[in-house]
Amino acid sequence: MDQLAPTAQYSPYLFFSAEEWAKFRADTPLTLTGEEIKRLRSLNDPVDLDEVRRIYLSMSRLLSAHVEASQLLASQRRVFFNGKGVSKTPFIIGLAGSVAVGKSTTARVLMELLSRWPSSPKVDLVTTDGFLLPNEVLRRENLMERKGFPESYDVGALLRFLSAIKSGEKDVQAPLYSHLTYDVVPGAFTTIDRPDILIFEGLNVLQTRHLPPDGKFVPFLSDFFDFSIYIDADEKLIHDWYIARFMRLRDTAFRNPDSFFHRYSQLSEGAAQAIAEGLWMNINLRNLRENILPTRPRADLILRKGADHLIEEVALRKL
Ligand SMILES: Nc1ncnc2c1ncn2[C@@H]1O[C@H](COP(=O)(O)OP(=O)(O)O)[C@@H](O)[C@H]1O
Ligand SMILES: CC(C)(COP(=O)(O)O)[C@@H](O)C(=O)NCCC(=O)O
Repeated sequence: MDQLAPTAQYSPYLFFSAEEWAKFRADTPLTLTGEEIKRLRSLNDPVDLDEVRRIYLSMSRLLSAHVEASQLLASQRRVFFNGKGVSKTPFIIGLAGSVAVGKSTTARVLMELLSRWPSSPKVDLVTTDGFLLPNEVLRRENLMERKGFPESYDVGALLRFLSAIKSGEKDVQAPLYSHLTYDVVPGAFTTIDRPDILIFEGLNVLQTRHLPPDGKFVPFLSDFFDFSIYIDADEKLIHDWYIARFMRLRDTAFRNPDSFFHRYSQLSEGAAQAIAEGLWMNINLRNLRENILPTRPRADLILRKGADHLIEEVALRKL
């Protein structure tokens, strides 16, 4: 895994081929069917039962060990907190990676697998796009070309959300985004009620910021994570997936007159492709290079995909 480990001897990771990684699944049962997986995958993502067997079952086993250990620790700590109103807190998994790398599919497959553990944990999934600033604000601040960059999110709202979840609060609201209108949906929320596990997925969830010199408490989103995963691939591959997805959407979702991108469904193939290339080059590739890829070494687990979207290599943090 040269790309990940140019100085392997100093790397905090251990690296595994997909085949080596698959062996760790041991006797973890396969609890999903092929039909269920089809339902969970996004456009252009070919994940199937073989991939679940090869990659996801070992991941499920590892996460199960982490969740169990953290629940044990939490129950022992509660002895100290007794009477101070500290309630059970969810185990939070952060999931990061570029636009179009396939975060949503991985998040949905993981959610289903984890919720089928024998203890039947309650697993919820929240994506950070709901915390983007509304287009009206992005336009005013000249940030429409920066959608997905750290400054395009309401970071205060993200931190308040995770803090409320981690404090074990009941009925915490997360705002919703629509890919159809390309905007947050005014007044629309999903309610998260004390899950056992929360998967928190988005481009920038592993981002850091400069800390204020006065020592004030300013957490990073990742301070609330119990485990973090980064989905990785060569930028050339992610480019191809982005363009292919855009062209598929042009024949499907963009046909809807309510779609923000509806005008692109009327363009010639060449003109639409040029638009997609522009969006990739000017927004998503820039964001990947400047903000997302630099957070990769902060993840506990890195899943590296090959040309066919299948995971070829896995890096697990050892330190
Ligand atoms: N313009 C769009 N119209 C409809 N769906 C979209 C559009 N852009 C992205 N999506 C869908 O939104 C989801 C999230 O996409 P993205 O943020 O690129 O993350 P990822 O590809 O890593 O899951 C995917 O399921 C994708 O297919
Ligand atoms: C909505 C997104 C920023 C992803 O948000 P996330 O859920 O990762 O916070 C992204 O899918 C997007 O729309 N990017 C803007 C550039 C583009 O249209 O491709």
